[in-house]
Amino acid sequence: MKIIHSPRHLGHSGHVELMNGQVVPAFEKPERVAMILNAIGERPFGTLIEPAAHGLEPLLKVHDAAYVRFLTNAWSLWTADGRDFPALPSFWRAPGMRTDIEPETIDGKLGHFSFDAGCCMVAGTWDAVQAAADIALTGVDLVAGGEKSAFALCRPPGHHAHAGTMGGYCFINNAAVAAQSFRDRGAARVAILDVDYHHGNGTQAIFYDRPDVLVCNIHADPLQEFPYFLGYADEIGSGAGEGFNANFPLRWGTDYSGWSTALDAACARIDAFGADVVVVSLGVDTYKDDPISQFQLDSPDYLKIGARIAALSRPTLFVMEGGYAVEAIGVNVANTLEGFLQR
Ligand SMILES: NCCCCCC(=O)NO
Ligand SMILES: [Zn+2]
Repeated sequence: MKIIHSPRHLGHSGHVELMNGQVVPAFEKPERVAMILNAIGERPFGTLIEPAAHGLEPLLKVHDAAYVRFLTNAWSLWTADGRDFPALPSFWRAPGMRTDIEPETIDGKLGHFSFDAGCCMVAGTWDAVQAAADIALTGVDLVAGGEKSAFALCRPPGHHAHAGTMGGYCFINNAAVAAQSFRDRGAARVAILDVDYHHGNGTQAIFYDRPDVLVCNIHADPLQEFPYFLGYADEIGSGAGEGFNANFPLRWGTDYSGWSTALDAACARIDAFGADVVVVSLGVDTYKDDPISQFQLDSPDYLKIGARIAALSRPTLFVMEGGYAVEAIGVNVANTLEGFLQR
């Protein structure tokens, strides 16, 4: 399996987030990548490659042009205001406020293009974001070119990013960009299986009215957990997309036995859909010691997750999402990939 990675993710460092009412160092920290690379390096299956550049066109197939323009120049707007510290939004709209107008000033733009204060930007953020999207797209090149699988070691993650909105540490939706690229390269039906602890609200929203991309999410119940306002079981898609979105919300404290029942149900949906290719949004924040999550999966369980995904017997692109237990993230990612490859 080829592992696509870039050191450009390091530009997204020194950022913060608003958590429990306090500005704290971001849990989505650069060390996560090193731990994953170390763990994979100890296994007999990974060949490391750097991404090829794909430009903005594939991003603009999924994201709004005004949003991408904002991402490319937000930092210069922020610093032009004399601010030399990480950029965070402070103001958001309430229902009933205007959504059709992009404010002129950076504070207004940050609120217009975000849904939380988990999307902090620093000088190197945009370069890291673009590299992450190139990593996912290089994974598409490999799998669409005939490789059975690949692992896009993306950082920052992407599954919370909507077409025109960032949040939850996510700026460009790497998995959605990859899914669209598979479609553009001839895959008629693409399934996205999001196994991250948090609901991939952005991915769901991007494909919600489309029957060509099935989105399955297994995640913490939004009644209890971020992103709170999307990810309920009754969200099944709209219009032509009705029946092509499936949410499997699970209560805090869920262990592998409960979690794997949802995985089997999601895999059954993917089989019935007849996916030509599967994009896995691989978050390992389902781990029992994850600092911001409340599931009870343990490291050996990720071997079983990988094997279950392999049983779909479809070309598969793994795209890295969340996971913040830095001491265990490497083992849990490597176990997922090993379980997949060993089947
Ligand atoms: N700051 C609120 C929690 C952000 C969750 C990020 C994540 O892991 N998403 O999958
Ligand atoms: Zn997550």
